[in-house]
Amino acid sequence: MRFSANLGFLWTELTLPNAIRAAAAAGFDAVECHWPYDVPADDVAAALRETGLPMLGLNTTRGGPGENGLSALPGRRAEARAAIDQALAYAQATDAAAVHVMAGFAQGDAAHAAFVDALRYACDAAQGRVILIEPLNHYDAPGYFLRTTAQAEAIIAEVGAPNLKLMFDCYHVQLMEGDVTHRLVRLLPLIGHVQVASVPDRGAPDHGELNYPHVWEVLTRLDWDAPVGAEYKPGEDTDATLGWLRGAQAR
Ligand SMILES: O=C(O)C(=O)[C@@H](O)CO
Ligand SMILES: [Mg+2]
Repeated sequence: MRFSANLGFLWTELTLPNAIRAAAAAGFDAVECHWPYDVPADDVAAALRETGLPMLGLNTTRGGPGENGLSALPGRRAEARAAIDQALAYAQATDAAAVHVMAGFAQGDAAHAAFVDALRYACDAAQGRVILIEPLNHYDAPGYFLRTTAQAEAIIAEVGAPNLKLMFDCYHVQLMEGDVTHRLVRLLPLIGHVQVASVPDRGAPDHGELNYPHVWEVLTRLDWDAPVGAEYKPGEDTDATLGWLRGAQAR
């Protein structure tokens, strides 16, 4: 098993370049982030070169206060496209493999149409990069447009672009739908990235209602060899939470 440190949550007390260095020192195989836009892409690219870690992905901007993405918001097409352009430019500068296009808080047919339109735009503009969509759970993100893997599956089919993939975050899937490993198996051809955290507290993947050693076993059986995103909230000392990583890497 290989793992990617999600620097939106891990080592947040460090600057992003130093968090990349900390992830390398801790033995991660890759990094990913949330919203890196305040940090010059050149500084991030330099830390990636220095450590040899690839950047797997980043998110489109959340938008204004209280927003969580723009792409499914009716009437916000120009801003949604600008957010996609911004993310793709940052991805290009840091050679990030994927961009997660965030839908936002919206419901209904107009939101669905806006999201499909934005995703078609993103997939066309991506120039070989993967575009990800991620269902978020309704405890952390009440009112978020994309809530289930079934909804994501239908949208991926409707958009019909080969570079549109599902971000399968086991934490969100367990909270919304359960049956995580059956879904991993069935959805495998659609999955572009896997993320993990304990459920329900979103801590390290070593406790709670999901048995991650079993998830590692299933992913190994599925020949999943891309780094799995460690997207959990470690509290104050990320390094003190990494016992699970040693165990999983030893598999
Ligand atoms: O919350 C998550 O899960 C994520 O992957 C974020 O990037 C989006 O909110
Ligand atoms: Mg996630």
